[in-house]
Amino acid sequence: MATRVRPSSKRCAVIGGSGFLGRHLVEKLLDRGYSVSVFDIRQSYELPGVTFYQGDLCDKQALLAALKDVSLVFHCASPSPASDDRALFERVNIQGTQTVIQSCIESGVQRLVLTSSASVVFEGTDVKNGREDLPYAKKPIDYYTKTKIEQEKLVLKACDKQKGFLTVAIRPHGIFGPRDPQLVPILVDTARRGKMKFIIGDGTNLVDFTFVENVVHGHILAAERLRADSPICGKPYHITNDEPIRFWDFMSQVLVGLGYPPPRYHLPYSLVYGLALLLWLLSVLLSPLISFKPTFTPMRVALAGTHHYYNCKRAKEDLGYTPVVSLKDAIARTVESYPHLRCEA
Ligand SMILES: NC(=O)C1=CN([C@@H]2O[C@H](COP(=O)(O)OP(=O)(O)OC[C@H]3O[C@@H](n4cnc5c(N)ncnc54)[C@H](O)[C@@H]3O)[C@@H](O)[C@H]2O)C=CC1
Ligand SMILES: CC(C)=CCC[C@@H](C)[C@H]1CC[C@H]2C3=C(CC[C@]12C)[C@@]1(C)CCC(=O)C[C@@H]1CC3
Repeated sequence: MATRVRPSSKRCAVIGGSGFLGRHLVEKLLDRGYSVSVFDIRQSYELPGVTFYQGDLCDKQALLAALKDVSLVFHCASPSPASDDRALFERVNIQGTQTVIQSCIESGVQRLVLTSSASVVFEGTDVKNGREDLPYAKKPIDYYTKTKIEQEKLVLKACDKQKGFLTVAIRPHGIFGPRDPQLVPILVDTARRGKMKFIIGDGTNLVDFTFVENVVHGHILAAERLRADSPICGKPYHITNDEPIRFWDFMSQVLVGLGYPPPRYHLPYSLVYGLALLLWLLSVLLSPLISFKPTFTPMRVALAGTHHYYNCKRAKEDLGYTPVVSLKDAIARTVESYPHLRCEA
């Protein structure tokens, strides 16, 4: 009878490893002595010690090739929320995640760590100090969130101690840091177009922004603690900087750090939300004739004008998590990393 060789526990794969979070995760895993395979639809860099597999995670055969002899998988691939493409979210985040799970099981992978999102409980209204036991959003605010909910449910349900397949989900919130293609670039683009003059609401809403290295730290702790006898199997964990900050203070600190003026004038929340809803409706109705993507989507306005911060006590207790970089240092390092986005005037 052929004996199955147990893959080394230091051999892992990062699905979505070409992305913002994925690449930071790959770099830290290499530092910690892991050998890493990256599976992604695109290859965005080269690094010694990393083997790239280019393919779509919905393609099982392509995935099986990348997961050979791998014992630990991180799944942090997703279409960008900005793509706003319902069919794509459903195909990649739901069907694709099912394919990831099946491929892991067939390949003998023992541990799967999913990058979920704290937004799975966010419905566009205040979440203050939210814990993991909050129910999933019944009316998710967009298709990205709707499919992130289904994705998390699939991964957590697949956890099976008997079969030796263990899963856990990390729920970060508002990831930022060097090389982020979203937060700082969107902010600067909005400022350069002269649209960063207004604060939506009274400006006191608290939000979690999480430095990418803290998110990576949470993922690695979860992977290394994921054993059949640990309490973390099949559970979600909030990972934040544990320093909620006023949304508009955070935006202002980044803007000022890059040489742009901070927003000053207030607009009522309900007015801006209503306008964003109208714009979104127009963009849907007119989509057969013209294609335009509004900057002010209802989701973005809700993110900018409500409280949404999360409690990460469970991660502290079960994973031994504490943030490794403070918010102050994280903002300074982020600002420094975007010299090309500084205000030239
Ligand atoms: N950026 C943020 O603030 C937050 C992100 N997340 C989650 O973190 C994860 C990583 O996000 P980011 O690094 O910000 O995004 P990203 O867009 O930089 O990285 C995602 C990667 O997935 C890859 N990908 C997309 N579709 C694929 C497919 N069909 N097959 C193979 N690869 C595919 C992309 O090519 C990309 O490299 C995502 O799951 C996202 O939902 C959760 C909370 C907050
Ligand atoms: C905390 C969290 C989940 C952050 C996610 C990142 C993005 C959703 C934000 C990054 C830049 C933000 C931004 C706005 C909304 C939320 C972001 C896209 C605005 C469009 C909100 C309305 C404005 O006045 C302009 C803002 C530009 C930056």
